[in-house]
Amino acid sequence: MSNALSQAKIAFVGAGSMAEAIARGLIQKEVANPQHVYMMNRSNQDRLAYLRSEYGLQASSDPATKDTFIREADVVVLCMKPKDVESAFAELRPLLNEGQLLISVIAGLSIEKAEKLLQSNMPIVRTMPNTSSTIGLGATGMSFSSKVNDTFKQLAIQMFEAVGIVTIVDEDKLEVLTGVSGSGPAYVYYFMEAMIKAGIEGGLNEEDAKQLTLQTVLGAAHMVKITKEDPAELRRKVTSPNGATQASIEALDRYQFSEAVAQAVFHSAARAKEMGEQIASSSPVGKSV
Ligand SMILES: NC(=O)C1=CN([C@@H]2O[C@H](COP(=O)(O)OP(=O)(O)OC[C@H]3O[C@@H](n4cnc5c(N)ncnc54)[C@H](O)[C@@H]3O)[C@@H](O)[C@H]2O)C=CC1
Ligand SMILES: O=C(O)[C@@H]1CCC=N1
Repeated sequence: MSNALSQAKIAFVGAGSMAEAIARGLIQKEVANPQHVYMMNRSNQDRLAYLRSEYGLQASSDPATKDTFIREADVVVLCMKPKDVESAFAELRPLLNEGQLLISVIAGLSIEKAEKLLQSNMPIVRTMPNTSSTIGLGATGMSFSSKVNDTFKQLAIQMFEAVGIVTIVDEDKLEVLTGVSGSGPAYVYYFMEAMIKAGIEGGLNEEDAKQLTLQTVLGAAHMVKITKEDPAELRRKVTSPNGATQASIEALDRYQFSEAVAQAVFHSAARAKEMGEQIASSSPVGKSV
């Protein structure tokens, strides 16, 4: 560990699945020093005890300790649900300063609204990661406020590259990116659920149906990555003229498979935008985090 990130104090506000996924990657890849990783939540002590023992990080829900974590941090990562943003931001506002970097993973929350809620021009990085960050195979979209300097940009990129790939986009693309890669793992799991169910209905035992589905999805994803061929071309190679796959693709087309996936992406994007808009831009006064 010899870079800026290893020296940085990183405070995660919210100790749920996204916070754990990112912290785990940073610590396991030795990109961050666990002693400098602080995690806090509202009240779940069992969760904090697990995080402390699993990763050797510091975790607390005690108000005074949380205030200290936030004030001392170089990087503050916002990992609460959109519904908790207004109260959390009211609590955070007096504790933050413009020398810190703020990173948000909150779906739909625009940089402009975050600045209004915090009444601050501190540097803000808006991100949209996904849960595959847990195993280092995440895909994170990222946009920067005008106040983010090159050092902070590199710091944020390095943080999320520790848990997968990073794609920098204009902020107005982050909602559709949410539809593709933020929610995307759920579509793949849903597809797998359906394939396993159909295999069982057709007579396979459950274990075989699961293993065959898993290896098929894994193999197909690796084929795209390793051969660098277009998915459409790889699909054509599976599809013998008038063969079994042609019959199945025609069935998918009859059930409007492509349209269904497109609608999934667009509905996720629309809901992310709506959740962001539902966060009021003036912050109530709250209790300590
Ligand atoms: N789960 C996912 O696949 C993804 C989630 N996100 C975003 O990540 C954020 C968090 O999602 P999850 O980790 O799934 O949620 P979660 O429900 O697992 O965790 C939320 C955490 O926030 C804490 N919290 C709430 N208010 C707080 C406050 N005022 N102070 C301190 N802690 C507070 C809760 O105690 C909890 O630990 C959301 O905004 C979501 O939009 C982004 C990309 C993917
Ligand atoms: O469902 C959600 O709202 C979050 C954003 C993308 C994945 N999970």
